[in-house]
Amino acid sequence: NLKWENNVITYRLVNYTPDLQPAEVDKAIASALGVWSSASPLKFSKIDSGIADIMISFASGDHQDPYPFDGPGKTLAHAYYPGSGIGGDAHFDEDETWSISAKAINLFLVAAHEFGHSLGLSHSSDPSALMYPTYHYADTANYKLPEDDMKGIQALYG
Ligand SMILES: CC(C)C[C@H](C(=O)NO)C(=O)N[C@@H](CC(N)=O)C(=O)NCc1cccc(N)c1
Ligand SMILES: [Zn+2]
Repeated sequence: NLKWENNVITYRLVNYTPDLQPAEVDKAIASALGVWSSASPLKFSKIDSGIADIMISFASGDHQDPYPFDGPGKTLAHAYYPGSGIGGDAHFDEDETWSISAKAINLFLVAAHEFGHSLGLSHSSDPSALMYPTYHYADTANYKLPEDDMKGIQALYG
């Protein structure tokens, strides 16, 4: 199965959404990665230049990969399973309004979902799972990774 072979994974914010302050984006992304590192032996290390395992960017419509975004709603973001090159990368649809609250689309929750894919998890059929295909707002203050997702990440990285 597709997984990262070493436990330290680098990430880089290639650009930022104008919907939030850069510090708010950094924090939401770091927290979303923290959801997974707290449930696995994985560690995430931020780099600010060069090529990271997980390259994070905001883009709208066609953005130089085979999966153009679709305007507001529907697809909110997508991410690639572990691997070289585009593997692990996460793209967020700039045509969404990104928030760090319950308004519009919560960046932390979507990022946490996307990073599940970046680590090798596919969608879950459990409606309470973070990896369930459709977005549903959940309290982000002290977010707890649902059981199904815990099992998933443990099965991969144990
Ligand atoms: C076929 C895929 C490219 C769909 C895409 C996705 O699953 N990305 O990971 C996506 O953006 N799905 C939407 C579906 C939707 N509009 O409800 C989504 O919100 N996925 C992210 C998400 C965020 C937080 C929680 C959950 N469960 C799902
Ligand atoms: Zn997904």
